[in-house]
Amino acid sequence: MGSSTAAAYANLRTFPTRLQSVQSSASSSPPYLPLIRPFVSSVKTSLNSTVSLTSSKSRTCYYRSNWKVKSSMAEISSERKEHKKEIFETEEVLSVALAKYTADLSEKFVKERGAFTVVLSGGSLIKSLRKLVEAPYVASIDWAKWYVFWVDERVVPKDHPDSNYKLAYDGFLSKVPIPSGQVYAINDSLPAEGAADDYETCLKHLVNTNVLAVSTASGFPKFDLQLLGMGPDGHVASLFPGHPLVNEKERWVTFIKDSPKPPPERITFTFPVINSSAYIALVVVGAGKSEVVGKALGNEKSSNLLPVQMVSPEDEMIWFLDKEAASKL
Ligand SMILES: O=C1O[C@H](COP(=O)(O)O)[C@@H](O)[C@H](O)[C@H]1O
Repeated sequence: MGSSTAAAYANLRTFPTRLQSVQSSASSSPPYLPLIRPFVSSVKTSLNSTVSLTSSKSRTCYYRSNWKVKSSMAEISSERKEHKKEIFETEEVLSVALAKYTADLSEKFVKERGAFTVVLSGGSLIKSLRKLVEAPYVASIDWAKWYVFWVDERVVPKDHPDSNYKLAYDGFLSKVPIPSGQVYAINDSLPAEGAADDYETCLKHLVNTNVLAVSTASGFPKFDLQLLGMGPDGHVASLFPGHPLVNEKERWVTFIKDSPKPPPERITFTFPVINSSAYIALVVVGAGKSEVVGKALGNEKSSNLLPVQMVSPEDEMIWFLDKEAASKL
């Protein structure tokens, strides 16, 4: 790692601060002022305008207290809804459409509630987000209203090549001016169980402070948009086919120590949290995933659903597929 990169990952941990509630409508003042002011630098965009960039600091979730939040045991409906499916000629065209979709939802939620809560996965998704950091979106999106989370994370240091945070930071977050206090990385100093508990407590705190909405149907947190990928085995987040974690009904965030895909130790959102989301974009590209896309979206009935077939958000789900990934449909 070069010295500038090493510096970028240094001092990633910030102390949790009391968050003000997010305004229910857009207002002239920011919904909350991070106590730790992000270090701001600037960069010329392709539009030749100047945007500010936050430093590499993220807010690390390491909350230990018992925040009072109604824990819901709500049963999640297993009924499968019809999901939209968009097939693009190339991954390049897909990435343009994904940027527009994300920017439109950002505008909608910022107008409606003064904030946009976005969940990222790791893997190939991050590359497909590259158009968001280009014109026109890099300048038009209200990045100050974004709150960023991870659907799953590997239990490794944030500067480790396997870290989903590092992947997102390098490919996306370092290029847009989201306040560093609104980027919720896991506490990488804890073992898997502790990191999952800590992330869940952090989410509960954000529900209590109205940063995160709650689903009235399920009682679980309702993120505005989850941007998910899918593995060639049909896994989403770190929820793998045949693993008992796919049936978790009560926890918001859980951990796995025997992930079939390395690294073995990870934390992950559970299905009740994934499916309480308002919108989900499921982004799948490449011929290597065509088999499982064919199975997941095909007509064959099976009692053993793949994890990807269990994804069903409250408002809308769209499959973003390139032609190769859709070739077996
Ligand atoms: O391990 C993981 O894999 C999935 C899929 O990754 P991809 O590179 O095949 O797209 C990813 O969505 C998840 O976040 C990650 O931890």
